[in-house]
Amino acid sequence: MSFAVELKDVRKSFGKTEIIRGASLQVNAGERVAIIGPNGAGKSTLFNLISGRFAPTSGEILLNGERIDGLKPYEVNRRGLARSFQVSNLFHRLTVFENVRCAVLWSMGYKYAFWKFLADLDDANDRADEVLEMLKLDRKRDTQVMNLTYAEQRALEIGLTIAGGSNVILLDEPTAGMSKSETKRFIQLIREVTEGKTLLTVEHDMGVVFGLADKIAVLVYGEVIAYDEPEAVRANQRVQEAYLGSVLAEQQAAAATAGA
Ligand SMILES: Nc1ncnc2c1ncn2[C@@H]1O[C@H](COP(=O)(O)OP(=O)(O)OP(=O)(O)O)[C@@H](O)[C@H]1O
Repeated sequence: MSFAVELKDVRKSFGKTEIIRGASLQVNAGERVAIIGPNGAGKSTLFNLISGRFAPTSGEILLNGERIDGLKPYEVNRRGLARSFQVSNLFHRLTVFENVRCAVLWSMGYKYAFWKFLADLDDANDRADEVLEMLKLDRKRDTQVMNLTYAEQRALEIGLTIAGGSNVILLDEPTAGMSKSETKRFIQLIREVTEGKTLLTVEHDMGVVFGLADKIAVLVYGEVIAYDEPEAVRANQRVQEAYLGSVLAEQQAAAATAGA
């Protein structure tokens, strides 16, 4: 059986600088994987490669066993991979419902064929309402996005990402900027709305990583130096030395200061 996502010796250079240096990864369908690593390790670049924003310099990227490297982002999306929208990509003057419906129509491949649009509109409306219910944003259905709280906007981002029914979801720091209690609720929400799907997330917050991930991939200088279940990664000496030791100490110190 093929993997939901597979990277085979992927490399990416910008000019003469190699940023991704032979990364390999195998993600089973339905797994939640967090990609962690120091600043500049190449996590965003890796997401950009998987989602089609960049083509790798060499190596292969497969989605459900089929090569997707070199495809354009919308082509990768059509094959069932959705990457998180950013708050800045929301239509702030449109309502919550209208934003989700746009994402649904986009995923249906709606182009400017009016007859097709009308035929699809009922389905799109139903799906948009279904997504809002999952996100617990149905109360805010007719609110303009600019009037949502930050946490609600981030929830909507997730909604747009899952709206099209993709089975592989990429989320970029989904809880960034949230308070501790919002983060906790949000992890639960992400768990619920991605149930049964394959999830890849880039994350700096170790609380989120250890609360959400089935597996953790540690990226250091463009290489996956460890890929395993959370406890095994936490105990990995190389990971401790290269990254996790200092990060956990920092985050524990910050938590102690906040609690003091
Ligand atoms: N389009 C680009 N052109 C040139 N260099 C780039 C480009 N994109 C990223 N880089 C470089 O690649 C390196 C890795 O960047 P990337 O953003 O992928 O790291 P990251 O692990 O996501 O970092 P952070 O945790 O700080 O977000 C950096 O040195 C960055 O300057």
